[in-house]
Amino acid sequence: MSKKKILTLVFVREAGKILLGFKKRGFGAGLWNGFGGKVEEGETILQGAKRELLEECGLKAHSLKSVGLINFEFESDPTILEVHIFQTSDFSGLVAESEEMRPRWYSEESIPFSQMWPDDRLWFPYMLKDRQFEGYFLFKGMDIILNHWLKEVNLLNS
Ligand SMILES: Nc1[nH]c(=O)nc2c1ncn2[C@H]1C[C@H](O)[C@@H](COP(=O)(O)OP(=O)(O)OP(=O)(O)O)O1
Repeated sequence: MSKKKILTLVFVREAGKILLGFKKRGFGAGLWNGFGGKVEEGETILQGAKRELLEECGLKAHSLKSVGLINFEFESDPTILEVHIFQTSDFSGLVAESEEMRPRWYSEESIPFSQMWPDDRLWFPYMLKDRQFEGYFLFKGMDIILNHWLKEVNLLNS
């Protein structure tokens, strides 16, 4: 039987730039990514997303927009990762490094895809154009995409 883990992923965007974090430990260590993690019991997905953003880079999001929903599966692992992706330009605070993440602003023209999860270069174009999407990726290890689909959709925004 497969089980699901609900995860969040948040991207902060401002004036043609996007804030990425270099993951220092845990799942996806050594890669640049958005901020996020597991949704805890008793919190909503949005609350989990805001909490992780604050914990990992010091910024407080006042609102978040849904951009994508991706299910990730790994060969020979029954757990499906359901990742809820958000973006925001509505935030306050100062960017700060955390134990888990080293944040850095990148121009949207120079996103370091070669040091990111390989699926990112396929769905970032939707997010950068403010389009919403849904997708599925089946991985072999952390480098090889065996199968995937992506489609533009309308997700509800809170
Ligand atoms: N293929 C993928 N592409 C991507 O862009 N982000 C992914 C991804 N697979 C997972 N993620 C994101 C979702 C989530 O924000 C993060 C993993 O969550 P966590 O940081 O909670 O993992 P950890 O195992 O480090 O958790 P803790 O042990 O609780 O620190 O990676």
